[in-house]
Amino acid sequence: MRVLLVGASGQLGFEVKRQMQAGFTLMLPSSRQLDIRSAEQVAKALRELKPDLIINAAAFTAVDQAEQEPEQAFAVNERGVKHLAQSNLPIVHLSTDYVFNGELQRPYREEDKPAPLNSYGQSKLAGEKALTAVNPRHLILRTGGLFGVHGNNFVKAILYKAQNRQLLTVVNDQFSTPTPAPALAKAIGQLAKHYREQAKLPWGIYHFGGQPAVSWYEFAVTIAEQALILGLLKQRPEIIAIKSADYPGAVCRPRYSALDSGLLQRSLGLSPPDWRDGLRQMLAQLA
Ligand SMILES: NC(=O)C1=CN([C@@H]2O[C@H](COP(=O)(O)OP(=O)(O)OC[C@H]3O[C@@H](n4cnc5c(N)ncnc54)[C@H](OP(=O)(O)O)[C@@H]3O)[C@@H](O)[C@H]2O)C=CC1
Ligand SMILES: Cc1cn([C@H]2C[C@H](O)[C@@H](COP(=O)(O)OP(=O)(O)O[C@H]3O[C@@H](C)C(=O)[C@@H](O)[C@H]3O)O2)c(=O)[nH]c1=O
Repeated sequence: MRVLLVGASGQLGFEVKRQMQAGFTLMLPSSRQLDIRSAEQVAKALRELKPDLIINAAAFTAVDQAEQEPEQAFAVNERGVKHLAQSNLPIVHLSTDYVFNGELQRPYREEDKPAPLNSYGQSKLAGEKALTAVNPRHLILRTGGLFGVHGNNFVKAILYKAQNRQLLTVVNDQFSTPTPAPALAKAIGQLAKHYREQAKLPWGIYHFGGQPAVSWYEFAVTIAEQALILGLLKQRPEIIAIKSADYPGAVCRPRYSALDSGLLQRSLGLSPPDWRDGLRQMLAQLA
């Protein structure tokens, strides 16, 4: 089966590539070879590559920058997705917990109403709508707080600051379900395998977030503890809990964007990972 992976150089794309090396003919154009902002480039690439399935891991993911330059975020996250969707090829697409406003008191389910607080979340929701409006064969996976050895993420940012003995201040009034990128990539590989074997998938929107829900502050404390055990840190850093309002930048982020991953588990037997296992594995690779 021919699979076009868009965004292969990104944090998640890197892991998907690793997971799907066997059993698939993977096509991995760079963003220069295939810039999804261009309808012409997308149409030409799809004509030439003739994929059976598209996995779209490409996105504009810089949350603060998206607030300054929303047009750039929408060009990739909405119109880029629309260009891929117009092919009518089956597509596995990634979205985010930031489509929610975080006001619920329990983990978000697929049927909960999105109401994004920032431009990044708005552009990702617009992408979901563009895809669902034109292409019924879509499987959208919403995830949150991705982390892995490749690319930039919260775990690496905390580790870097702690290693350089910077004072760590971390918000304790925002909760999410941080997700190890290798576990998500494995689930995507299993979806592709399912499609290869059965020529169909239970199309729709699903959540996939690491368990349990945690505040960014508690997550940072756990990162530091594990890094100390593995020798990545020589001494315990001081980590100070702060309120979101005191975090520099002031882009609005959801207070509680934990994802309930039960539907994917019930529909396809894909269990959400425990982020603590993913964290240990990631730090062990860095040690
Ligand atoms: N990171 C996170 O915490 C979360 C991410 N997600 C979603 O998961 C998906 C993967 O995220 P992640 O791996 O972290 O993202 P990264 O920022 O690490 O990677 C983004 C990828 O998209 C590519 N890309 C950007 N613009 C274009 C374009 N115009 N045309 C083609 N490719 C482009 C980049 O290519 P290049 O390197 O060449 O620029 C890169 O390969 C995204 O949909 C994201 O919204 C959801 C929740 C949390
Ligand atoms: C690095 C750092 C972050 N923070 C805060 C900022 C933010 O509220 C929270 C998480 O930090 P991040 O920089 O990872 O934030 P952010 O880039 O908003 O993370 C998001 O990325 C996009 C792509 C998604 O789709 C989301 O699921 C989410 O993971 O922690 C601190 O308080 N102190 C710190 O030292």
